[in-house]
Amino acid sequence: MSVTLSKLKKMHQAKQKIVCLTAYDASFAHWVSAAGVEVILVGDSLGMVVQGHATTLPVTLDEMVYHTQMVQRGNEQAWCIADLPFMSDTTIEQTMQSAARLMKEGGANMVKLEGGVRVLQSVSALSALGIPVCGHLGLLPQSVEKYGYKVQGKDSVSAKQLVNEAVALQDSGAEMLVLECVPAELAREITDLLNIPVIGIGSGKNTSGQVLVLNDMLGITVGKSPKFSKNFMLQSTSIQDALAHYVSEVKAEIFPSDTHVIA
Ligand SMILES: Nc1nc(=O)c2c([nH]1)NC[C@@H]1CN(c3ccc(C(=O)N[C@@H](CCC(=O)O)C(=O)O)cc3)CN21
Ligand SMILES: CC(C)C(=O)C(=O)O
Ligand SMILES: [Mg+2]
Repeated sequence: MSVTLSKLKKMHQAKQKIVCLTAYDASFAHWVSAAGVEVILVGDSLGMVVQGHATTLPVTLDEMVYHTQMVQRGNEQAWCIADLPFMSDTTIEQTMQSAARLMKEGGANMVKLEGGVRVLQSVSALSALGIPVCGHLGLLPQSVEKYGYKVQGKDSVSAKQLVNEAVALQDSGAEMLVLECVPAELAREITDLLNIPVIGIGSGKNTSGQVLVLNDMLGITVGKSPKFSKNFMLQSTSIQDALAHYVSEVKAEIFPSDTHVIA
């Protein structure tokens, strides 16, 4: 039985933790799915951890389609989200065409796009077509050249703005939301306010679920992994064992602990 949007919404309502991981190819998608991970994200982070770029900006829509295809050949049960890459979502029309390719050619179940106010009309248009949309607020890696990698929503003005954007995304038809590097208390407030699942990364333990970059949790990221991540291989005897530990620690609210945050 494959994971559905209605199952994920029920888990959010029942406060059962949703486990999410990135994957970029068929073999890893197979083992991530076999571990019982509910959501696989084909993240544009592949530009950094697979392609070796310094940021996610060079990733193309063709490359996202290709990786989504590979992931969906290996994925047996997880809900699959594919990222719209940088500059593939600049107008409503372009966003529709890009999302169509990720769904039709890639076989994604849902598309994710970064931003708040900027993307509201596109979210409405996709939603009206029956395309499930995941929002992404907080640290926006596609805007790194402008803002850097920093915690967002630290002062009361930017916190209020984040809450407003989260509600606006939901009202525009978003069915899920990723919160990246947002203070834990703000992430809790947004999660409690929304009736769609909120998946956190570097945002504390009080979201509906957690996501990590697969390479970080397997300890194979070259150079520094973000401070909010955790290498599950250190307590494991195989990749499959590390995936099982990640699933059980998210479910039991052991991961993330208070140390898994960036300053
Ligand atoms: N390997 C990897 N893991 C990720 O979680 C990830 C990616 N890549 N690529 C896409 C985005 C970018 N993300 C990032 C990338 C870097 C930091 C980072 O460098 N954090 C520093 C503090 C930043 C600073 O102060 O300059 C840290 O201490 O963790 C955070 C999130 C999250 N995503
Ligand atoms: C870090 C997650 C949320 C992401 O967008 C990615 O992997 O590209
Ligand atoms: Mg991404």
